[in-house]
Amino acid sequence: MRTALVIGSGLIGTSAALALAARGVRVYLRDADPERARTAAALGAGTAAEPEAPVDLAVVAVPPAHLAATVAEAQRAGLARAYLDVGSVKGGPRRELTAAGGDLTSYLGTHPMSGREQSGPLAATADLFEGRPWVLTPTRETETEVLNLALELVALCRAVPVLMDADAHDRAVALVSHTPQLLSSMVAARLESADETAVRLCGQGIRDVTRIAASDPRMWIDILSANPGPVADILAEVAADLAETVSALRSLDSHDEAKRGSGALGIEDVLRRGNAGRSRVPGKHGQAPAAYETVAVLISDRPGELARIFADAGAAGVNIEDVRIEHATGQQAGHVQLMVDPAAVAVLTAALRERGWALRTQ
Ligand SMILES: NC(=O)c1ccc[n+]([C@@H]2O[C@H](COP(=O)([O-])OP(=O)(O)OC[C@H]3O[C@@H](n4cnc5c(N)ncnc54)[C@H](O)[C@@H]3O)[C@@H](O)[C@H]2O)c1
Ligand SMILES: O=C(O)C(=O)C[C@]1(C(=O)O)C=C[C@@H](O)C=C1
Repeated sequence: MRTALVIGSGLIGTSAALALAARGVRVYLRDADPERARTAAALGAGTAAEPEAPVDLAVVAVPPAHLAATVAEAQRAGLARAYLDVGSVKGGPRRELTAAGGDLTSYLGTHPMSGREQSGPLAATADLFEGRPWVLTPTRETETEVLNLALELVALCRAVPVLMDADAHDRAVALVSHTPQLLSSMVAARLESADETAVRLCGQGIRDVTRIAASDPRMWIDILSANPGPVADILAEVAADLAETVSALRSLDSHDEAKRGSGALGIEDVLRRGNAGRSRVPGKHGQAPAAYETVAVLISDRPGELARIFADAGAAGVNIEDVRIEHATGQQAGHVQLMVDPAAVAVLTAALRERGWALRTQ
């Protein structure tokens, strides 16, 4: 990738631009507020000038409610060869883009799982995405070249690509991002009118739990409006835990010994389940790198080929841990290298051969 256009020079757009510019990509910066684009340029993220020709990749990093319209407008203006967005929700914006008459072949919905509770270009850092998952949601319509450019962007930002279906992504982030945001806000909201004597005792525990409560409410209203059902489902489960915990605490307050015993068990249950859940949270740079094996599949340069391979691997129950694409010089073909758990190689190769794919033996 030689050139990129970042539309939305806030926290995420400027962070991606800083990483790209540091690795030699010529980055053009835009924002509805031109002062923000100029600030990002002054930080070394690129130039606020207009590109003279279509760029290789347009990265749309505006709030979720404006993603589809911004992508459609950029496509109509022919600003780039490929367009991706980095919004925190994926299903709704794609449906809106379809409704707005956008081109789904040159578009890819993506989401870097990294951010901060602050907004704007001044909060941006070039290493924001390093070692973090970056979700890509290709469909049958996505052109191979568009997916390749997105993979290149993820690699230049030193993030880890994760391929997912858009709606599955939205259900997953309801659990790991959107519900935690609301719970953090709710805990912090208890402090709003709390007595100063209590507030001045705030230690590290409450700081850890409420950091993201400082996030921009306008951005989060957009995010939650685009994913209300899955978030409500998780929050209903939390509400059931809360009701049981309240009841267990009331029992602990009783004079009846048996009741106190059952209350203690109830509290222990939620704390132990919390330990088990917390132990599954990967560290900043994920778990220790696993030794994967590569299965190389021959693909032709036609729309939907990659999506078909991913669907076939998924149907065989095989998780693709990483992916790389190797182009055959001068041919409308290439090899896609699927990195998988060594234990899954036999299942994957058999399933792909059965579905007619040609595999390269290593
Ligand atoms: N903040 C996070 O932690 C985080 C993490 C991952 C993804 N995201 C997603 O990234 C996107 C950007 O979020 P952010 O945190 O960088 O927000 P931000 O507020 O820091 O930046 C958004 C920028 O977009 C500009 N903008 C708004 N409408 C525009 C339009 N129509 N055209 C051009 N520019 C426009 C704003 O002026 C602002 O500078 C959102 O879709 C968000 O869901 C955020
Ligand atoms: O503030 C942070 O630390 C975040 O990483 C924010 C966070 C998250 O929940 O993980 C919030 C929303 C984004 O879509 C992605 C990242």
